[in-house]
Amino acid sequence: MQSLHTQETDVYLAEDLAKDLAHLMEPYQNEKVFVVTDENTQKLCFPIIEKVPGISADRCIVIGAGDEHKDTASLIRVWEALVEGGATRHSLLINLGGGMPCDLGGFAAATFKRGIDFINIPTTLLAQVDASVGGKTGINFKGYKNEIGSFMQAKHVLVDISLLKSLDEANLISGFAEMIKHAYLKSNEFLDRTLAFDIRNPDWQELTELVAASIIIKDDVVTADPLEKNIRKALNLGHTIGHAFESLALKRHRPLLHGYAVAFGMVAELYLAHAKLGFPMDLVDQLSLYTKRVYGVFEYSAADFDYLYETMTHDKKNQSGRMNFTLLRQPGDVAINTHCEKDEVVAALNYYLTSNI
Ligand SMILES: NC(=O)c1ccc[n+]([C@@H]2O[C@H](COP(=O)([O-])OP(=O)(O)OC[C@H]3O[C@@H](n4cnc5c(N)ncnc54)[C@H](O)[C@@H]3O)[C@@H](O)[C@H]2O)c1
Ligand SMILES: O=C(O)C(=O)C[C@@H](O)[C@H](O)[C@H](O)COP(=O)(O)O
Ligand SMILES: [Zn+2]
Repeated sequence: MQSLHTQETDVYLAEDLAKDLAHLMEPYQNEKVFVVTDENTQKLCFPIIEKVPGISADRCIVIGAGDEHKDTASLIRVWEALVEGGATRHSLLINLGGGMPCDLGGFAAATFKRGIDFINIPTTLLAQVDASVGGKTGINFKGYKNEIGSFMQAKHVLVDISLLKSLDEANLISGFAEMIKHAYLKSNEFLDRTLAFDIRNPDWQELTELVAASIIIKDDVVTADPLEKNIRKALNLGHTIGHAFESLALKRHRPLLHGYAVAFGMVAELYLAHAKLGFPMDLVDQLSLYTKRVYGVFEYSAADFDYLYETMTHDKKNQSGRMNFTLLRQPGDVAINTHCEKDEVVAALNYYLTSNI
């Protein structure tokens, strides 16, 4: 396996997943090891690691697939399996799945006996470049995204690009949105390279290089501010509005993939960046056209504005009653804690609507 020499989170690119995992599990050879999967990754991914010494199907905890299962019921299921399986503070939990099992399993590990070690083996593009790195764990609650959770770094993250070969196109495209987000934080040059990449017909060697670069961009930010007191808010670009879109979709019982919500949210928030900070309007329109082509359109109306805005008031970046956005002056020049009033947010929601007619 190849270390990415990340700092806050220890991330490796796997060369032989089972062999590399066995190496990372050596310190736990006398301890019980549990695996969290969802229904799909149990079938598709668990067989790859099942024969690793210390892994047992009896200690594979399966939760429902999809964000609607990132909830207290799934969390209790994991806690109960750890208790009934005789887990101790020295046990190991392995999260084998996308961002949802990584977030939920990570939170279960962070809270069981006040914290046990966990290893993330991300199986979606979104989890490989974002969710498995940085230590944000948690669940959705009362319709709000990641309302309950904690910061706890995975002991290790093992990224195996070949796991993406079974991922459907929609989820590959979803994960690419977080890579686009990281590119906006990096530079014009890296943004141009990322937007030029054809995620619907990927060159796997280049995708591997872009994944590694994306992970390092995120880890650099997390290393500077692990608990999101300031600059880590940069990683939340597109998420104030994106999470509101995600909550609206969940409320409609038509869940929106996280990356799609972030892509749509970035269009609206780059409009805010233009209005507030002079971010170039031609770059706003560029992303609007790109997302329409690759992600489609998120449908809502002015009748949804109050619900969307109320959801945004729960965003964790807000402080002292002020709604704080992460915006950009230019690609690579981030402006965190930019306060926006309701009428400015409504103008951004209107821009998204009218730009997609
Ligand atoms: N903690 C963080 O820093 C962070 C960052 C970004 C997103 N997130 C969270 O991550 C979640 C989204 O993650 P996601 O997009 O990976 O969703 P997900 O974990 O729900 O996976 C998406 C779908 O792909 C399936 N799947 C997973 N791996 C597969 C594979 N290898 N082959 C075939 N199918 C596979 C899953 O079963 C699921 O149906 C959201 O809850 C979001 O809030 C967290
Ligand atoms: O790691 C971070 O910090 C992020 O903001 C990464 C986001 O892509 C991710 O969706 C995160 O879960 C959002 O965090 P939240 O604090 O807005 O719930
Ligand atoms: Zn995200």
